[in-house]
Amino acid sequence: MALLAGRTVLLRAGVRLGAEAATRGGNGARRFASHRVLVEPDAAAGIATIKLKNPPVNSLSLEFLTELIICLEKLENDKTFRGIILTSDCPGIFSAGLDLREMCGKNPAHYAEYWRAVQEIWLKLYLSNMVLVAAINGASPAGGCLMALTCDYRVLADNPRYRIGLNETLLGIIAPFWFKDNLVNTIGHRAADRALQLGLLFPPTEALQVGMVDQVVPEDQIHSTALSVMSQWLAIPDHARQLTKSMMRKATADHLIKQREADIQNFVSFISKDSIQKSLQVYLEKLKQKKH
Ligand SMILES: CCCCCCCC/C=C\C/C=C/C(=O)SCCNC(=O)CCNC(=O)[C@H](O)C(C)(C)COP(=O)(O)OP(=O)(O)OC[C@H]1O[C@@H](n2cnc3c(N)ncnc32)[C@H](O)[C@@H]1OP(=O)(O)O
Repeated sequence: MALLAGRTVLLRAGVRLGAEAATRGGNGARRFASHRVLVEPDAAAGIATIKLKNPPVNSLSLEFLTELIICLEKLENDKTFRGIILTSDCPGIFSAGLDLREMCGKNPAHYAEYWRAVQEIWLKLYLSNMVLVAAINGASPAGGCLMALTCDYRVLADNPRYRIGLNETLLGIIAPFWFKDNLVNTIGHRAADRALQLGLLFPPTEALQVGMVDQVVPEDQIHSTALSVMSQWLAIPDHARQLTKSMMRKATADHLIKQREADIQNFVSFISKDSIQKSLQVYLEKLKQKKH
């Protein structure tokens, strides 16, 4: 049974187990898919490709996060797989980040439940024993960028519209300390300081320059590049790589784990403020009006 902080996520988030499909792929590997998380297993290679499919923009709603958490738990416990490629099934968008509708006009209990799920996905991805390669095939702001930052390697498709970064300040909110820690660990303190304060969204060339991504490739080569990176990482003995990964990441993860409940309370009181609600509503409204 999948647990989220000691509770049954299936019940809390109203996700029905029946929504999942479990079949066998051509190579005999178990293929499982939920509504919004597609898993393409390659058992022979020990790799599963996770495709995010929550159209139109892969915003991270509570239900979507819950499905993703369950999927990661299953893969982590399945010895067939040693690596995950994380990518998107939504054309042009990796993920629009946290779902703004989960943070607007709801009650404190909902905000707390949502934030616990956001913490959980970050911890699951950041501390995964598997090799995680992000094949970023679209725009990747805020929470979308964070998911990519948890991975061991990031490949970004070369398209100037595919900008990536933690743009929270542009919404009138702030990146939580653990988003910041993850970014600092990736691009260094000075670059993170500037990027976070200005809410910078980097196009591919700049993202590569600043170290936000490890490689930029033509869009049609993104999956093959991710596969070849993966085989390089999988050539390292698991125990040595996993212990090294843990040594590099444990302190950052522990920082959140030790303050998890306080972080939830901080989020709830911050997001419940009238001024923050107003900023988020204005931002959402601007997004909607962009089309007209
Ligand atoms: C004291 C300390 C306490 C600490 C407290 C910390 C608090 C910090 C809290 C949270 C951190 C937040 C993290 C986040 O991730 S916030 C989300 C940030 N995301 C964005 O800014 C991206 C916004 N979206 C876009 O820029 C674009 O949509 C796009 C580039 C991703 C895609 O562009 P395009 O293809 O042109 O699509 P549309 O813009 O037309 O969008 C389609 C549709 O989707 C809706 N939508 C877009 N993004 C979101 C979203 N993040 N959540 C919900 N809905 C979204 C958009 O409104 C359109 O809707 P429609 O008009 O109804 O069709």
